[in-house]
Order: sequence, then C-alpha cells, then structure tokens
Amino acid sequence: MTQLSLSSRETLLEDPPLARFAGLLGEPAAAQALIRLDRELDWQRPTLRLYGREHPIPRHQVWMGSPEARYRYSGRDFCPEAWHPEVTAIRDAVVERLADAGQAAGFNSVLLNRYADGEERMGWHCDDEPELGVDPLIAAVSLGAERPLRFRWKRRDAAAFNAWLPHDSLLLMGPGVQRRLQHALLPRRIEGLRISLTFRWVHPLSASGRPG
Ligand SMILES: O=C(O)CCC(=O)C(=O)O
Ligand SMILES: [Fe+2]
Repeated sequence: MTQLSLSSRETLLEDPPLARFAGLLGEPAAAQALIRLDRELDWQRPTLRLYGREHPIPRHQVWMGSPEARYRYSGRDFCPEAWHPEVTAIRDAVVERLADAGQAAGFNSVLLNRYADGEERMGWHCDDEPELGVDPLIAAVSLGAERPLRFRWKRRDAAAFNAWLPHDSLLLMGPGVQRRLQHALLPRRIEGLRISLTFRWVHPLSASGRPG
C-alpha cells in the first residue's frame, strides 16, 4: 500500500521507514547529471575475493566523499575521491528534499554504482558497516534505466518485495532498514544505463580502526 502526499513522498514501509520520492532534480537537470557522471567520473571495477578467488564486481563504482570519510569495504580501506560538483549538487538536492519532508540529514560520503545494462547487478547485502553507526539513514538516488531494488526480511517472516526506482527518484532507507532487511539489484532483462548514488554518513575511524 502506498500513499502520495504533496511532496510526492510515497511510503513503501512504515516500520522500518522506507520511502520513495519522485522528480528529485527535474529535467533537463536529471538527464544531464546522468550523462555527466557517466563521462566524468573515474569508474572502477575492483575485484572481490570470494572463496580464495578474485572476481571483478559485476558493475562499476566510485567512492566519493570528504577526506575523513574513509571506508572499509570487503576488508579493504578506501580513501574516497573528492566531491565532484555534479554529485555535490545532487547531495544538496537530497538534503533539501528530505528537509522538506521533515527529515534532517547530512551526508559526507556516497557510493556511486554504474550498471551498463540489466546484466550488471549488486548482490544481497545490507549497509551495516560499523563506520555507518547504529541504524544509519541512507538515501539512494537513481538516474537512467528504471530497475527494481529487491528487499527481503532477514527473519523471512514477511514476503520479499520490489521497490521500483525510476529515473530521477530518491529512495530513503531509514533507521532499521539495514538491520532488518537486505537489498539487492538483481539482473533483469532491462536495457540501458543506470547510475545510482547511495549517500551515507561515515563516522571517521579512529587510529585503532574502530569507529571513533
Ligand atoms: O544501485 C542501487 O540502487 C543499490 C545500491 C546499493 O545498494 C548500495 O550502494 O549499497
Ligand atoms: Fe546497499
């Protein structure tokens, strides 16, 4: 069941809060952002070690953020790329839209994911790294091809479901979403480039490598 309010907020789940917003940037800004991010970012395809073998990830990605927002991912420590002006503008639009909806938020880090077509994907996971703190708020912006982000409950006591993410939409994953659900961008027969930006607040790691 969904509700549409004046700010175009659609509630997908009440508890934990999962909500979708349409028309984040408007046109032509959203179409231009997709082209610019595709062309101007230094997209990487790192390899992950799985059962002792190295596998390139099935998409491209860039970590971006403030210098203190170091990030540990699959056991490796990443220093983020400096903010690109297009990404800063999108971040500011997200913060503004959330503020309009009564949700204060700040982000010092973003993972950008580039899926060339429906074959490219991200497997089941939740974003619960210790540097994100307890019950983080994560804001996911989608540009390009519309694809579903699939959610499933960790306790498997309710049905899995799709959150379809149209071009120029924002998905707000509120407190509890990472603790109680997993999500995945599964392969689908869908044509076209999609870029997502998942904005986060990363707590700086202390010298011991534990969250400060
Ligand atoms: O591409 C998406 O919408 C999902 C990305 C995601 O789950 C992540 O960056 O952690
Ligand atoms: Fe995620």
